[in-house]
Amino acid sequence: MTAEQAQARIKELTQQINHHNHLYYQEDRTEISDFDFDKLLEELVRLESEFPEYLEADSPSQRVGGTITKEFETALHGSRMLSLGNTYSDEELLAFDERVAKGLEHRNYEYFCEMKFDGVAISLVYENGKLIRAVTRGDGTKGDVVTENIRTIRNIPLHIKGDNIPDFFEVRGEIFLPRKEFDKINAEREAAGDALLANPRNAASGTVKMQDSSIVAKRRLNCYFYQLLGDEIGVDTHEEAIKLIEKWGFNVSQTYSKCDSIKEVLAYIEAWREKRFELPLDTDGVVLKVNNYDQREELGFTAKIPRWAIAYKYKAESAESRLLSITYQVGRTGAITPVANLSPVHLAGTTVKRASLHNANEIERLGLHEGDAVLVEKGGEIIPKITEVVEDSRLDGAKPIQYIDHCPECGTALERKEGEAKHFCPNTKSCPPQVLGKIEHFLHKRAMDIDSLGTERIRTLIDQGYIKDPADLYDLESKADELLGLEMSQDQYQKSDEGILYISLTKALFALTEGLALSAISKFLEQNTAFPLEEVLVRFQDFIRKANKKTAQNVGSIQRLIDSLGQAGFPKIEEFLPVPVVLYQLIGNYVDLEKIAKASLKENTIHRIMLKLNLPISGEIEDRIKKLKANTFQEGVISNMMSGIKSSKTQPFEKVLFGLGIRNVGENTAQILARHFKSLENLKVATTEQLIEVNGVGDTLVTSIFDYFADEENLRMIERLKSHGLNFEVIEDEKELQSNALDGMKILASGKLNNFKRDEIIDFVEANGGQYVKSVSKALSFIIEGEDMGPSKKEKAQKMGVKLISEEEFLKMLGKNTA
Ligand SMILES: NC(=O)c1ccc[n+]([C@@H]2O[C@H](COP(=O)([O-])OP(=O)(O)OC[C@H]3O[C@@H](n4cnc5c(N)ncnc54)[C@H](O)[C@@H]3O)[C@@H](O)[C@H]2O)c1
Ligand SMILES: [Zn+2]
Repeated sequence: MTAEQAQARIKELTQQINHHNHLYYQEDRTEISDFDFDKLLEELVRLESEFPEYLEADSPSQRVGGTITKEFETALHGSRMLSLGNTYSDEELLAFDERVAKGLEHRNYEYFCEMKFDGVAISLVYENGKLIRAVTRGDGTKGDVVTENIRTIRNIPLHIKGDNIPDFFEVRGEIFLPRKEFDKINAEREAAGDALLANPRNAASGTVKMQDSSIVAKRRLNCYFYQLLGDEIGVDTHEEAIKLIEKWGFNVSQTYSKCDSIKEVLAYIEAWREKRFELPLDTDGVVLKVNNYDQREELGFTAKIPRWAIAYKYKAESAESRLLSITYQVGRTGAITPVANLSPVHLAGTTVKRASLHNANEIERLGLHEGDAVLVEKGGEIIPKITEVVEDSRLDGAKPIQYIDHCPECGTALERKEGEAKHFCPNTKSCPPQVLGKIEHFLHKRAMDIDSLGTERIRTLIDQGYIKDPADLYDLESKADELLGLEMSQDQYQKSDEGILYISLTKALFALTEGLALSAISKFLEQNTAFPLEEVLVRFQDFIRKANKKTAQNVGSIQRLIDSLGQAGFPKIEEFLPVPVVLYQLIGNYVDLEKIAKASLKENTIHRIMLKLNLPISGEIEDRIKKLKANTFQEGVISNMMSGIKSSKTQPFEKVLFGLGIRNVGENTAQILARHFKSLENLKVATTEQLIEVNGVGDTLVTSIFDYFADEENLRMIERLKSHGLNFEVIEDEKELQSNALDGMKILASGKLNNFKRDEIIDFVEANGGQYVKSVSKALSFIIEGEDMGPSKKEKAQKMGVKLISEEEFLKMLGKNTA
């Protein structure tokens, strides 16, 4: 490489690394794996040492990757919070050990091994036994003060009691989100239709930097500590320090171990390679540290890392699997995401069956063919990804994957906009997942606030033709009887190409046997997914024999199933059985197969088919059929739904307007528009000039509003909503004015207030004739400065010359006494 080439490459690497650091530390997201990131950094370090003339003082090789955020106060660290050197190989680890031995000029040292916890570093400062400050690592020299957020973490000691507690000390450790909590949050987010958090580390980092500590408190963060600092600590080794902080009540992970040699360290690394997946949090390696403090001092530091410690990182595990098929998921906004279905492989402590493929470009980049053998890897992300195709094992005559060109949900031709990676289904009006998205938006807490209709229920109502748009919800009021017994989960059904209804194998086997638990059957099937259906059923008979519950009867029942599947000749769908065959086995005494087959062509659930057949069936068979059904709508649920729908009719106009889901009309805009125009009629006929006049309305918004009202279907739906009694006008004196004290004033509150919660201050300002504004601008009359007002906001306000007043002064203006 010439010096010129090296210079160019160093520049390029610097830019890339800075970009990834910014994403990782500021935006809590990643575009590449840690492994790839570390490779870039390693290449930079290598080039800079070969061509030291191009080493810049602010090169990412010389700095810790993070920075401060400006939203918090900053504090200097007593001693710098450093990064760690890292390696992925045993050889490099041995080389590290050689450097230590050389640095000390002997081999008389110990290592202290800990897991490398994948969270965010934190420094806690204690004075006279009291926690006075919690600071993020920031740029290593100074960090964000996030004490309020950290206080919400339950097992962080706020007071240290005991003898000989030093007046001043600091402990450092890692804040993390336990994987269980993370899964719980994501399950909730999924149910609410919010974007999923990518991984626990990013989630923890984002949470630590939140402005509202009450939200932080709800996310059960946890922490492990691994460092003690201070002048009067009186310990000589890391081990003693760890024992001491344990005694003081700090949470220390019980995974550490002292090792006499690098050989023992290697054994520790091996011992944890798999076992670490049983820990409650993500770990990505092992940190080994020279135990003795004097020896540490002898070894010293480089600009960015200590010479007495290193991180050994486990390479993301990869495993070979085979592509079975690709599922194309349609999101609530119509975006298409391909997902690879794989033959199950064991990877990083879990069984992997699916991997994300992102978009058509990714499939092309991989060069994926049907049935290809692929390598899957589980890195920091929860969803594993395909890293490469094993071309040597490609099946003869395998065709390249053809990306779909029609929506799998509604059949509309897909579109792809210039410069966008994803395909879209443009059928926003009747594509089921998009309808779902719209209805969920309408029901949202901040719109119509109907909370008795979860995602599953809405999906069911859409799938079964009860709702297509928000107005249909109000028609449900007259259909309560029909909803009783309606089956919910559609995942257990499929339709053959001819339209015959199929039911999941699990459910079918459950209903056709007695005394076997559904969970046991699921587990059996999971372990036998690799076999063809006939063999699965034969194996299932063995499984019944082993379970030894009503053996003869159950084995016989499965035998009859095998026989009739052969005779009936319905097409095969993996892991599903034709409903007519299954039902016939249960109710064959009452009705013939053909009749059931005919009913199952028209209907989408067992419930509907049984209604249609209208048979006089008895207790036991009825119970068997119940075992086939999915969860159903019950009376209690239906009456909750009805009362939610009814009470939503009193939601004020601004909420209704927000709920309509006009593009670019968020909650705030809806409020502004509602207050300005007072009614939907006025808004509908407003001219461009009249719209632009409104504070915060720009060209894009004008276009969206015009587009919305130009659509006849929207107008019809609004008419229907009106006829159901929803509010399309502002009801004046909704809030009785308490006073006119704030008449004509524009007010913003920032930071934590003592007398008001977040929403209360808004109501209070408005109830006294003022207008509450949500961002800093010159138009403000003043800002109420709460505790911990963000320094950047404050600076901005001062620059604009906006007056800041305290909460007390504000209350005095209104003649109120402060508490
Ligand atoms: N994928 C990306 O785009 C991207 C971007 C930037 C950084 N990264 C990754 O982030 C890391 C960057 O390095 P870094 O400087 O943040 O951390 P690091 O890997 O250099 O290690 C230092 C950090 O390890 C943590 N740690 C966990 N357990 C510890 C223990 N037992 N003892 C001591 N420290 C422990 C501490 O928070 C400490 O600050 C690398 O792993 C890198 O791959 C990835
Ligand atoms: Zn569609």
